[in-house]
Amino acid sequence: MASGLSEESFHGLPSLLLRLPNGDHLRVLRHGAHLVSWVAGGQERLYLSPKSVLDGQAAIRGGVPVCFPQFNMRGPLPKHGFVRNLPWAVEGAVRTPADALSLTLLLQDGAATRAYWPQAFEARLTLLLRPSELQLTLDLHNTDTQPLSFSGALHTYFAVDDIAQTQLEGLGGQAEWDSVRDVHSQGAEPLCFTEEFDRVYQAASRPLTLKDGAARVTIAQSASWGHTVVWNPGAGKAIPDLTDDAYRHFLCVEAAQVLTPVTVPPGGTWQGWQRSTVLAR
Ligand SMILES: O=P(O)(O)OC[C@H]1O[C@H](O)[C@H](O)[C@@H](O)[C@@H]1O
Repeated sequence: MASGLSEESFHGLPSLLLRLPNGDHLRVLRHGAHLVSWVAGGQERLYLSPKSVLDGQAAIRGGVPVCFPQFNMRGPLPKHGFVRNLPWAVEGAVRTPADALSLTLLLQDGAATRAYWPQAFEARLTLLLRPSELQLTLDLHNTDTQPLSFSGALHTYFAVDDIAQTQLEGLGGQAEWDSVRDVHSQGAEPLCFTEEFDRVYQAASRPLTLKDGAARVTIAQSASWGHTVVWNPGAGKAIPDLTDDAYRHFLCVEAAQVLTPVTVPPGGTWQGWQRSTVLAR
């Protein structure tokens, strides 16, 4: 095992830890290839609900769910697809130059995936940890003789101190679909969060900036994702695995493909990433 990588149980679930010499670290579960923690600069950057069900079956609330091959309820599959609920294999870890560590998890089609979806495929999630930076890359390989069509997301729950003081910059002027009101419009600059917020944006070509009080995180995504989803449930929305005031402490900013599917030809590949960088104060 590469130095900086260790295995540990997390609430009874197998997890892997990557740790850099500067103390930055992450923890990913084999269940769903679900990233549940990213600590940079001594601070947890992801929100994980203390009410999350960690039984190795249910979807986990917080961290980074991998939504594939369906976003939300936009198709016949379970909400956000099924890969977030299946065990992934560990394919390998490497220490790359420049003091970075990377780890790849793999999910191949089999009886568990065919229970939902007939498609043959390989999905890989690579977590690349650098000082102050995390990149998640989803690689798909269509190993089938049929085209593979999907929607999905890297559904990142960024931890924030106070959603009322949080702003997201960089989606101003982008085509916006407000799915709460079913209204099409253009993104404001900056986005602010005072009530339930669930909107799909045409992806911007430049990184976004998440402002949480004095803290700044830039969020970039590959051009292969067509959309960015921004979600916060707001006050008063009962979600069983969130406490009543949990909405104050996260903002989901998701590299996503929502309004139109991506189609990968037989034998073809697709790659999409999201990169988050903590800026020095
Ligand atoms: O509760 P989940 O299945 O994890 O979905 C959580 C949320 O994901 C996305 O952000 C969607 O835009 C929301 O409409 C949805 O509520």
